[in-house]
Amino acid sequence: MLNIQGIHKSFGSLQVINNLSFEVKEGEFVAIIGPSGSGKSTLFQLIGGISTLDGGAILLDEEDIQLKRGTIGYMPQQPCLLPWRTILENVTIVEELQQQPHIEQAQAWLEKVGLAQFENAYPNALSGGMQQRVSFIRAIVSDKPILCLDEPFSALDEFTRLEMQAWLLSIWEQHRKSILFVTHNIEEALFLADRILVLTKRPATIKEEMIVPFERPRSEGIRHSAKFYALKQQLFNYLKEEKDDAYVD
Ligand SMILES: Nc1ncnc2c1ncn2[C@@H]1O[C@H](COP(=O)(O)OP(=O)(O)OP(=O)(O)O)[C@@H](O)[C@H]1O
Repeated sequence: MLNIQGIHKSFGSLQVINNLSFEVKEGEFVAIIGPSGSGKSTLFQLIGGISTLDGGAILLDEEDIQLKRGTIGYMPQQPCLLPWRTILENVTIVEELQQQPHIEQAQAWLEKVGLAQFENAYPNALSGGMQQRVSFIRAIVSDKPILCLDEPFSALDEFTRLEMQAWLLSIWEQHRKSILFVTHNIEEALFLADRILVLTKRPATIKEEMIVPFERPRSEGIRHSAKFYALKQQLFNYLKEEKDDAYVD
């Protein structure tokens, strides 16, 4: 479905991505982890068509989507809800920009995730976790073939973060949209993903790929299993090898 083929990106003399290739299959949940500054957000900007490639190609269903906007659903680190629009109006904004808002579908989603009574409220009436749910629903309702989630839970407190991970899984396991998920949190990647890609330090390329062996639907219990601890340690060691002493710019 999403096929990243040998892409390169530099900002002036700073080489950020070097010959990076991977794919995300239909219905797959892929997490990306890597050192700070290794180019994860840059990668999303390239996939989202708001930054130009220096080389390589990005294909979605075999179509080149370089510099093509609006082909992916995107959920940023902050919910980015417009404070002057109601929750329902925030959820439908992407489709509204494309002149085809599906109000009933948006309402059905808000109902499904227990936010129906807030559809006419404004974002400031909602907690951080609730705002992130709205942000995710907005990405789903935009009805794109793949969702790119850029550290969506990193600004939340630990308890809410764990709650949101379980919530995201319960929604995703029903619908299985392809997801590409960037996180700094090893445990989060292990709990959520089918496959984890570990990036090298900058310039980023794939250092390791881990197939996550836990069956679905996943329960909280796997976090306490010996296997989970062992894989967590393995990922930690990969990241440690890439630790930042190479960034001397
Ligand atoms: N528009 C830009 N112009 C110049 N340099 C940039 C630009 N965008 C990003 N960079 C640089 O590219 C490198 C990678 O940045 P990016 O934000 O993609 O990393 P990241 O892996 O997402 O970092 P973090 O994990 O800390 O969020 C950084 O050194 C950053 O300063």
